[in-house]
Amino acid sequence: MIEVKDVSKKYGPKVAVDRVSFSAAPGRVTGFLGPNGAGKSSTLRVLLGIDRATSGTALIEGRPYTSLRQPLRTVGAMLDGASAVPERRGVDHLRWIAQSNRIPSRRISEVLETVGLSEAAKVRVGKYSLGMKQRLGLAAALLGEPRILVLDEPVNGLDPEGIRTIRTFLRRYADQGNTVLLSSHLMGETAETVDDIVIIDKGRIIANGSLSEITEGHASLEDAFFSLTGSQPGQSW
Ligand SMILES: Nc1ncnc2c1ncn2[C@@H]1O[C@H](COP(=O)(O)OP(=O)(O)OP(=O)(O)O)[C@@H](O)[C@H]1O
Repeated sequence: MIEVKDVSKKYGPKVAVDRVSFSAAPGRVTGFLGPNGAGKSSTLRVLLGIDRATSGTALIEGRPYTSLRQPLRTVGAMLDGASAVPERRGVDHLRWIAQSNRIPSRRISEVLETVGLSEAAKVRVGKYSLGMKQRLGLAAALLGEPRILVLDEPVNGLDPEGIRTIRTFLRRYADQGNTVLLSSHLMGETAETVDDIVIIDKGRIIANGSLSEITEGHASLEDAFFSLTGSQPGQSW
């Protein structure tokens, strides 16, 4: 369970996140949607203890990230793709994370298999395609067998097959009772993946509910968004 309560984040005078509250429940894929610059990454960075909130609390299984006893076994996160050193081989990137978090090394081959990178395990990350880097990021997030996944733009830059692989994986992961929170600015894609939706615009939550609640009375999620924000297609997406 993820609970974000009244979180605000300011960068100097700039209010990036303004009293944001929402939750993401077990067994469901929750989409955190908004245009570029809406405040998605800032919110996720607070949730994952990378940045401190100006006010409010963000809890994972009832605790702030920084007080989780075994963070990687509780929540797997992917921000900015794999962010691995290009000279390092994929398998070594995962080994380094596993060792520094006391995760058994058998998990390395398991997660490589899960994301379809077994054969490319010994290739240097600098030679990976964007899709392979995204998969490596997902593999790293899965190492600790977490009950919660937080993914920032996981399908950004992927081809349709890559998108389908990730989508199918996340669906199955949630169906096993896990919590999945993913951010995206791609509405059409997200609508096909998620159960629940939280829409953020200019730092504020403007809609929060199940996919069917949000899209009711609209032709599509995209249509619902433009109607909620009063913006026009092509303005910011
Ligand atoms: N370190 C920072 N210093 C100053 N302003 C920042 C910083 N990080 C983000 N911002 C600003 O805060 C706002 C929210 O940015 P954020 O990256 O959270 O949005 P986002 O929804 O994740 O968008 P994107 O999809 O483009 O990453 C933007 O106006 C951005 O310019």
